[in-house]
Amino acid sequence: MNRGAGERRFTAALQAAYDAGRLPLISEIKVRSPKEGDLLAGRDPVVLARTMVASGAACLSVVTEGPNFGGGLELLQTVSSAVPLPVLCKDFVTEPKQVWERRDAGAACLLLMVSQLDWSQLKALHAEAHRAGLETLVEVHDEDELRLALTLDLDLLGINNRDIRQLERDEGTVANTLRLLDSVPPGVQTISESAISEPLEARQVIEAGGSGVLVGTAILKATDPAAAVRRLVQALED
Ligand SMILES: O=P(O)(O)OC[C@@H](O)[C@@H](O)c1c[nH]c2ccccc12
Repeated sequence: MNRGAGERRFTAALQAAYDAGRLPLISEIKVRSPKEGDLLAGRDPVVLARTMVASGAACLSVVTEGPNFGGGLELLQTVSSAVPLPVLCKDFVTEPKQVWERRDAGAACLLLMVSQLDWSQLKALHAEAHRAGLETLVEVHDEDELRLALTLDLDLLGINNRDIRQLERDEGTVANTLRLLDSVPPGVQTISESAISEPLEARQVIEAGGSGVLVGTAILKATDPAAAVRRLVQALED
């Protein structure tokens, strides 16, 4: 792929965390979710982001989708310019121009959801992201989506424990990741996303061959988000 020097910032940060003995955690900022309602509770996203960084997160994620999750590009811009870590942009991207807008707002990695795109769109957006110097997290929920995703030259595969078509109203369990990981060839870096709260669940993902976990709600709803991040990051220590 046509990526210049220094542009694999997101996967490099995950690897650096792992090499340092930390569980590679992508800590997510999400204004609200259809299931949980308001998740910021009046907090300043920049303060939250800095807390996540200081507590050992490898990377951050910002949900920029507006109608269901209350996000926007300004939020991505604000957070990405306030922290030194690479940021994943989570949104329902379908158009090439959205790729560049998110790059300009500071994203290092872009979510692409197999469930939301037809094959030619997925391929085109994946290539466009690389042209814009972004890595991608290609998200799947089941075997059929996984098979499609694996035909791409993946930077990162995301296994969503929830079915995004239900907009997070379903419970989701890390068992979905553990099951699908059996069908992921070695060498494909895989992130388990959603419905993770316990360090043990995060550890199971790594022990099953995963490269990291993405956690939003459990950190945002914790009475002490810094402690919640630290517990997850330390999940590989015995
Ligand atoms: O809050 P959780 O259960 O920890 O999940 C985070 C993340 O995986 C979830 O926000 C998400 C996964 N895929 C998405 C696509 C769009 C918006 C949001 C998402």
